[in-house]
This record gives sequence, C-alpha cells and structure tokens, in this order.
Amino acid sequence: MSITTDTASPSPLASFAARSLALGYGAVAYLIFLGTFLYAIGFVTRYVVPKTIDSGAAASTPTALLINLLLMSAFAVQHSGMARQGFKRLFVRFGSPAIERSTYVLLASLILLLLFWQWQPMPRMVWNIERPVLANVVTAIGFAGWLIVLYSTFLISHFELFGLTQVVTHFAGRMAAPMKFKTPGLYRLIRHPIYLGFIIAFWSTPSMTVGHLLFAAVTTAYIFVGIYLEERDLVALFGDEYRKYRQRVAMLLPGLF
Ligand SMILES: C[S@@+](CC[C@H](N)C(=O)[O-])C[C@H]1O[C@@H](n2cnc3c(N)ncnc32)[C@H](O)[C@@H]1O
Repeated sequence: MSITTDTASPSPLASFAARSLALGYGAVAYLIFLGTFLYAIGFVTRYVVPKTIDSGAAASTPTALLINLLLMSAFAVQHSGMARQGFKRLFVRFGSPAIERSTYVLLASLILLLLFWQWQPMPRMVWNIERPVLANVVTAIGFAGWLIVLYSTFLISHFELFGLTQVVTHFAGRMAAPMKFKTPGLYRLIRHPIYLGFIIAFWSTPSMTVGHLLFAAVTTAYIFVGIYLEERDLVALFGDEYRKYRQRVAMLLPGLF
C-alpha cells in the first residue's frame, strides 16, 4: 500500500496541502482523544469534571438502563468494527491510509464524549466504603489503573496507537512502517496491560452505584470480547510469533489467566 495513492493531484503544492491537511486532522484528532481520556478519568472517579457517572437527575431505571446500554453499544460497535483488518482495508480503498487511525481515534472519542454527556445516573448505592483510609486506598488503586493504561500505551507506541506517527510520517513524505509486535515491560507479564488498567480503574471505587456497576460490568464484558477479536487479528498478522507469546504469557493476571 502506497501513501502516494491518497493524493488526487501529482502537483507538489497540492500534495503538500493534502499532507498538511492530514497532519492537522491527525493533530486535532489526537487532542480530542487526549481531552476525552482526561475527561474519562474525571467521569469515572467523580473528580473535577462537571458531569460524572453519578451526577445529574435520575430517570426511571428502565429508561436509564436502555439509554446507557445504547450508548455503550454504540461505542462497542464503532470501536470493534473499525479496529478489524477488513474495515481497515475498506477504509484505505476509499480514503487516505495516513488518517485511518486518526479517524478511528476521533470517532471513538466523539462517541465517548456523547456517552459522558448523555449518561443517565443510577444512584442507588451498591457499596460505600466509609473508613477514610480504606476509601483512599481504593481510590488510589483506581488512579493506578489509569496510570497503567497510559504507561502501557507508551510501551507499545503511544503516538502510533493514536494516529500521530502516521500523519507525521505521511507529512514527511515517507511510508509509515507496518505495525510492529512488541513485548516490552508489562507486556512480558501479561498480554493486555491496557485492558487490565481499565478494569482496575472502572472497578476500584469507594462508592459503587448501580450506574457505575453497570458501566464497569458491561465494559469488562466488552473487554473480553475485544481481547478475543484483537488476538484473532494478531494471530493473523504475526502468526506463530503471537501464538507462542499467547502460550507463554498470561492474558490479564500472571499465573491465573
Ligand atoms: C487499545 S490497544 C490494546 C493493546 C493490548 N490489548 C493491551 O491491553 O495492552 C489495541 C491495539 O494494540 C495492538 N497491540 C496489541 N498487543 C500488541 C503488542 N504486543 N505489540 C504491538 N501492538 C499490540 C493491537 O493490534 C491494537 O491495534
């Protein structure tokens, strides 16, 4: 696949304009992702941001359940659908390969922002840790989960994962290198540290409401579906290298599974 196929005109000026546009698009998509990621931390931990997982007027339970399930389903369909190799091939047939990842990141972020905005609180308490020390420990574990997520993205290439490397390489007039399979740091212990970080971040809260529990349970179930689909693609891409890695290294918890 050649990055020169995405420019309609061979003129260097038009090509420069198209590459600049792709770069700007990728940069905006990355900034929106970053804002969404930071907002997600506030949304789940209920710190700083105006609208959290538990704030707002409560609708009836069936209405809240329906809206929240629809919002999470929209995210799951976009996130899993667009991540598949088949969709990526389709995308590069009609659009520029350089902005495929940025488009994926942008749409995922926009759906998440919609979810944060429209999320219906379900305030009934499931558990509430009242001892301050224990509550602080649980909160700190939750924040550690977010740190694991962010740290792990840098282990397998943060800027490539969120599309910036692709648009910068394209802007420089070079071909983006194919994605490399890497197992640095935490990836030597488990295959999915980013997903483990999310699970820790979503569950480790001192006050668990029904709404938060719904969010944690559905996203955790979705993570297992995502792992199945992602590993199928990784086996197709890297063959025996990934199969051996899967035999050697646990999915989420070393020594357990
Ligand atoms: C959101 S990341 C999640 C990565 C991993 N499942 C985790 O939880 O840490 C998904 C992207 O990472 C890529 N990926 C997963 N494992 C990888 C590895 N060991 N090296 C490089 N890329 C990987 C997948 O192909 C996919 O594009």
